[in-house]
Amino acid sequence: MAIHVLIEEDKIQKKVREIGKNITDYYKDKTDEIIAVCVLKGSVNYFSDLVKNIDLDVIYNFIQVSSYSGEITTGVVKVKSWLDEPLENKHVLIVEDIIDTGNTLKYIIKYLQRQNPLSIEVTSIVVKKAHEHGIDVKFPGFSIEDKFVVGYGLDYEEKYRNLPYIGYII
Ligand SMILES: O=P(O)(O)OC[C@H]1O[C@H](OP(=O)(O)OP(=O)(O)O)[C@H](O)[C@@H]1O
Ligand SMILES: Nc1nc2[nH]cnc2c(=O)[nH]1
Repeated sequence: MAIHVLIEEDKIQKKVREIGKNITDYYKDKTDEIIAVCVLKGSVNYFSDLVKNIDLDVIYNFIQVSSYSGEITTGVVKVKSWLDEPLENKHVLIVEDIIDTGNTLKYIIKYLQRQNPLSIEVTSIVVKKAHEHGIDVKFPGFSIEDKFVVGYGLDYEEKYRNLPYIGYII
């Protein structure tokens, strides 16, 4: 299978540096520590690049949820693992690789809110334009058309996550 490159590696890295700076500027008057929640598996590449560009104390937390089978959402968010520490009185940043229908994030936000964090914000390196999900993505990366993309953490049947760029299968 061939991959058409949609967003090159250097563009991604430049964007990640910009987002890291925006995140630092946004929080620096509010707190010197944030809890960054990496949504596995897809966000692992973005998460590990992003945290290096945030000039605050970043406490790592990981959750694993999934809802896709191939290119199709099942509509059911399965939780494979969840947080290992309380969020009460913490500023929480959810780090996603992609927002498509918004189902995954809505689910995560609903359950994180129950732990009474001081705030919850969202960053995602890719946001699809197609859906009116109504989620406020405070730190967005690239806005893309409604195509199924792979690379930079994003998979098709568990493959292509390790590509350094984002593209689609042709
Ligand atoms: O906005 P949505 O339509 O809910 O889609 C977005 C979600 O889909 C992908 O996860 P997936 O279920 O494929 O699991 P993975 O991260 O392990 O690949 C991606 O990582 C997001 O979490
Ligand atoms: N790999 C991948 N996962 C997704 N989950 C929701 N949308 C997408 C997409 O376009 N690509």
